Amino acid sequence: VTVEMKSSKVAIVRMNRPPVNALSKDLMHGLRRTICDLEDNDVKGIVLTSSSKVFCAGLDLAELLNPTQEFVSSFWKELQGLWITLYSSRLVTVAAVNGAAPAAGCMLALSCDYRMMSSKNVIGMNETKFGLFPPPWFVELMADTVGRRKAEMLLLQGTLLSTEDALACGMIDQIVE
Ligand SMILES: CC/C=C\C/C=C\CCCC/C=C/C(=O)SCCNC(=O)CCNC(=O)[C@H](O)C(C)(C)COP(=O)(O)OP(=O)(O)OC[C@H]1O[C@@H](n2cnc3c(N)ncnc32)[C@H](O)[C@@H]1OP(=O)(O)O
Repeated sequence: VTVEMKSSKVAIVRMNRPPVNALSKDLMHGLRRTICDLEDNDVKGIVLTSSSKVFCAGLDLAELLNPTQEFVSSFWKELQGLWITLYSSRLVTVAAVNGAAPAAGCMLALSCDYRMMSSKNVIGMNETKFGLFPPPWFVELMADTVGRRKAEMLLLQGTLLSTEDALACGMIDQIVE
């Protein structure tokens, strides 16, 4: 995770884990630590973005291949901790979604106060496409953002929306070129 101060009050927080910013336990820990440090340093707002062409590919599936029970438990704790920290942060949080944002990548964006996204990208929770269902707090984030019926349809079908469709249903707030 890298931090660039745009002024004394606003920080650009970039996920920097090539090639796709898959959320490993370490990346989630780094993000949470960064947000907490900025909160402690009188910063007012952050822009969460990526230093590569993918915003975030969601959970690091490689780390979840044949994990020990202990690792799964600590991984899950880190994921919940990151979500709670970002969602409840006192900072004004903006997601600048500058690449694909599937599954937990979408969760990160939806946990922010405002979402801008570049065109020709995709965002959504596609877990059902590979036989999983997102945890309840992902579901609630989606329902709070686009409405319960729309969320139900998107989640059941594991839809990844284009930038334009995401704007149309309120999943993002602005398209930025
Ligand atoms: C603790 C958990 C316990 C139990 C879990 C049980 C239930 C709970 C479910 C929780 C909900 C799950 C949430 C998730 O986030 S799951 C992850 C879902 N993510 C995806 O479906 C995205 C998959 N990736 C893509 O679609 C594309 O890679 C992407 C992001 C559009 C980028 O495309 P592109 O630029 O063309 O890059 P490549 O596809 O060529 O990928 C490059 C490289 O990255 C590897 N990779 C991609 N995604 C992931 C990932 N999520 N984790 C790990 N690695 C990933 C890909 O394999 C390539 O690797 P290579 O070595 O071949 O170069």
